[in-house]
Parts: sequence; structure tokens; C-alpha cells
Amino acid sequence: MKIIEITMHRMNMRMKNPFTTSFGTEQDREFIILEAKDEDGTIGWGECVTSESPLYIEEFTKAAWVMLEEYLIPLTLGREFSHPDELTDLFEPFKRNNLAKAAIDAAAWDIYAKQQGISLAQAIGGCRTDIEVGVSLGIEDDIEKLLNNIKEKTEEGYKRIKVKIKPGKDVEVVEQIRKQFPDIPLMVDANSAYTLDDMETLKKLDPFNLMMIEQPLTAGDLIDHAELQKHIKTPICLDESIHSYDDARQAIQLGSGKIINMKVGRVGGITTMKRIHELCKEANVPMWCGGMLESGVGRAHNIAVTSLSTFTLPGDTAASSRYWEEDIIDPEVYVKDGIVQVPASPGIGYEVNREKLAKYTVEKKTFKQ
Ligand SMILES: O=C(O)CCC(=O)c1ccccc1C(=O)O
Ligand SMILES: [Mg+2]
Repeated sequence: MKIIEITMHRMNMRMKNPFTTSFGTEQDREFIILEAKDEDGTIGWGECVTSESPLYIEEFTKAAWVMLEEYLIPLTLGREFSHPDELTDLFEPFKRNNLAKAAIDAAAWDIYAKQQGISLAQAIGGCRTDIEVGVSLGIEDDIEKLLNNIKEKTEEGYKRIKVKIKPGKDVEVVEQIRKQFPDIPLMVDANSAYTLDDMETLKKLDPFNLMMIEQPLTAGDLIDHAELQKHIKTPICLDESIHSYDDARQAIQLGSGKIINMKVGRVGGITTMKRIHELCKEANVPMWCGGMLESGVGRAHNIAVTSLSTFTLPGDTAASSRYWEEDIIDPEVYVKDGIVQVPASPGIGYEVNREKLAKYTVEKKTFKQ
């Protein structure tokens, strides 16, 4: 394959509802849709899952745009690849900037799968035709509103409920949830809001039979996570801590957590994702696919990723309609009884709707070889 043209679409899409985590509230998603064209005319799609501000991770949309424009796109255009795995080595000299790297990687994998006439899920070695999904619910000022959201999503059939927590909105919130929903598969995500000084609070979550607590401590604190895991029964799941194969290897070796939330963007692309998948398979560490409030393009990629065998826990890939009045793909992502069908048609298996893409595009730039 040889990519001869790349278009970046800077998108602005308003979600139906604001989404609040320990690091802030987001309703207007600003991100990049990356469209790549091969010399044979095949088009591949990728989503750069940055936000407007660097609150979850150090990258943000304007920075990723520059990274792509100045470094990654010039390196990619006009180069002959025999396999998309080669992009990872090509981008390796540039430190981090994983969300930007993963956007080109995603589009290249879509092209590759389309050229092979197979689905993206097949191309990456997926083994499922349908996947189980959960839903991630934001922090609410009003506990009744959160309980209502949980009721609604449980009735819709989602396979597990994830609730965001932060100091002051943790033990009592979980206690209330468990009073009304004693048996639902439930987990919490702290997005790094705690330190080891909060050990007593975090221990108080143990009696509530949570599937896991996601990223209680700061991203770099693999040692502190290992220390915390020794003192709490609830399994720790790592999200922000895992940016590379070596992060995953060291986290497993140290016992920093028992579960990994995989986001392809965060690890810089599908090739590294697959290596971590092999590592976790070997080490018996379950994974699940995280989410970044994606549009349909990123969502399609997440569905393919979840079809891999180590993705044994329901992820955050909820239906398009959980986020958007209208999504930019046809068909949208549908969830029935907590299940999403993995498309079997070539590539990502969804068509990007050009009209809707244009409607939410605020800036567009094309680069040619
Ligand atoms: O519904 C989704 O896409 C996942 C929502 C979510 O939890 C999240 C959204 C944005 C940034 C970080 C996270 C996270 O998993 O920590
Ligand atoms: Mg998380």
C-alpha cells in the first residue's frame, strides 16, 4: 500500500448530555477525522480521539493537528508499505503523541483490510462475531439523576455499568447504587483522582462487589498502584497508566493492576495494541476496550478491537445514540441487549456519511504526495 493523500477533518460535535469525570465536564467534542487514500483509490478512516483540552492525557486536538501536519503526515505520504504494522516503527522516533499516531495507523489498517477484502476485525485477528458492551456514566450532582441513568441503561440491556467517581463522590454514591441495584455488574472509574493518602476511602469500596476500580491513582504511579492493590480486594484496572507495551509489561510484573483498559489511541495504534493483547493472553490478564466518546469512526474501530480473544469483559463502546443526535456513519452503532454485531464487510464495516461529516467539520485540510 502507498498512501498518496490524507485529509484531516477537524470536527465539532455536541453530545446529547454533558459528561463529567474527576477531571472536568465535556459536552462539545472537538476531534479529528483522518481520511487516507491509497494509490489504488481505497479510502481508509481513522479518528484522532483527542479533546479540546489536555485533561485526560497530555495531547489535545490543536496539538495533534500540528503533530500530524508537521511530522506524521509528511512521513507517511508516498511511502510504500507492505503491512500497516510498519507504521509503528516509522513513527517510533517521535516520542509519545500516541493519539495522533494512532489516527494514521487506524486509517492505514482500514485501507489494508479493504484491500484484502476482509473486515478490520478479521485483519487484526479477532474471533468474535458479536461483542458484549457496557456503558460509562458521568458524575451527577444529583444522585437521583445518576440512579435514573443506571436504571435506564440497565433496562436497555448494557452488560455492565461504569460510574465515574471522585473524592467526595465515591463511597456514599456506590452505597446508594448498591441499595437500589444490589446485583448489577458495576465498576467505578476515578481517572487518577486519588493518592495513597486516600487508602482508607478506597478500602471502603471493597464490600460493594465492584468488578474493578479503574485508574485510582496518577498515570505514572505504577509502584503506588501495586501498593494500593496489596491493600484492597477490588481489582485495579489501568487506563491512563498504559501508553506502551512496556507500560503493560511493567504493570503486570509489578502487580499494579489485574485488568487493562485498552484504548488504541493511547498506545499509538493497532500494532502495539496487538502486542499488548498477546502479552495479556500469556499473563492471563483480562482486557476490555475503553472509549473516548468517539464518533462512529472511532466506535467502528473499537468494535473490531473488542472482537479479539483477550477482550473478555464488556467495554465502553455504547450505542451511537447514547452520545449523538446523529452519528456520522451509516448505519449507526446499535446495541441490542448489550450486544453489538461485529460487521463482516471489508474494513471498518460502516460507511462514513459525507453529508453529516461535512455538517460537523469546522476545518479541513488535504495533503498530497
Ligand atoms: O463512553 C465512552 O466513550 C467512555 C467514557 C469514559 O469513561 C472516558 C471518556 C473520556 C475520557 C476518558 C474516559 C475514561 O475511560 O476514563
Ligand atoms: Mg478510564
